[in-house]
Amino acid sequence: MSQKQLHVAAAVIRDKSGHILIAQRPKDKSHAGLWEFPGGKLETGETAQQALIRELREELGIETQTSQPLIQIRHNDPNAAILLDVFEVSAFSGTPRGMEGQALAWIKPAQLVNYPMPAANAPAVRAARLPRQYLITPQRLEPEALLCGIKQALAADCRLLQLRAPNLFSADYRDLAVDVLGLCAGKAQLMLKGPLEWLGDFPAAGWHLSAEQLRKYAACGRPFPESRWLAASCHNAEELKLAAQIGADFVTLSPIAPTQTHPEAAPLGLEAARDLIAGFNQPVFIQGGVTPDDGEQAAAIGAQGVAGIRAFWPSGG
Ligand SMILES: Nc1nc2c([nH]c(=O)n2[C@H]2C[C@H](O)[C@@H](COP(=O)(O)OP(=O)(O)OP(=O)(O)O)O2)c(=O)[nH]1
Ligand SMILES: [Mg+2]
Repeated sequence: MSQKQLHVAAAVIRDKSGHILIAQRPKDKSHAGLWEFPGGKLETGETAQQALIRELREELGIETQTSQPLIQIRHNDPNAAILLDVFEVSAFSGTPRGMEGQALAWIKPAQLVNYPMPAANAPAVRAARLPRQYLITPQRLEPEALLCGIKQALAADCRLLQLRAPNLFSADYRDLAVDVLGLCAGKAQLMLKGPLEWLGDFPAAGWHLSAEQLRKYAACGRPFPESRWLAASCHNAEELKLAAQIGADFVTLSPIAPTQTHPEAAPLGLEAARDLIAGFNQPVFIQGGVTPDDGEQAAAIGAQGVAGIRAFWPSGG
């Protein structure tokens, strides 16, 4: 028997305080008792977005007003090959109710990991917990200027930050990392970049692997548990494959367009980026020649959002 192909639309619905709505799958359905993002299978002739609107009306009694693509996940279940098409719903009318008797819960994004979900959902949970922008610190700034810019960025609601300072000596970078971790506490997730030997010294930080580190360590698998964020810099299909192998939670994909800092690197362009993202199951930030204004375009090609240095830095880097 050939395997069933299921295309499913599901919603990460956020309220004004940033809580996310999840539902418990009823007893009579597959994956009974597990929690899910509300949604369901596309009907013949429907687009994913049309199915989303219909499902949220049927299952929750709400009218969707604003939805944006968040992530597409391809997952092979024992019974079906699923394409889970996840959207973010930030505006709706009505009050969600369990129209099919299902239990509902509004939870903080960080609590998502405490609710058992179908295996296909893991990348969607990561996507729901991540913001749409990833700020990377500019090169050649002294620690004082970096701290000043980081404070401004945090005040402007930066929630994901990579401390990249290749100009600093190791000891200076490590001192700075301690200070930046203090600034970020309770506000933003800090990603550090450096030798894996330092991992144990910064347990509160995530780690961003260079493509070179990815090549070196991919075969060893994930260097630390799921409780810490692991990211990697990717530039092509081969590196994305290594990122999947090492178990990266998210990646940057670059360069999308020509940049001032790397004029020699051949840009991917949006079309090629779209194809690469379609073949990768975790959140992708597009980087290189993109600006904070390109968020919608990023979502349209399946990316989580945009990452960058100069165009994202408060004082222009
Ligand atoms: N809605 C939803 N479905 C998910 C998620 N994760 C996941 O693996 N799935 C799978 C479970 C099911 O195989 C399929 C969705 O099926 P469904 O039972 O919700 O479909 P439906 O709402 O159209 O319900 P029905 O009319 O078939 O009863 O996708 C998720 O987060 N949300
Ligand atoms: Mg459903």
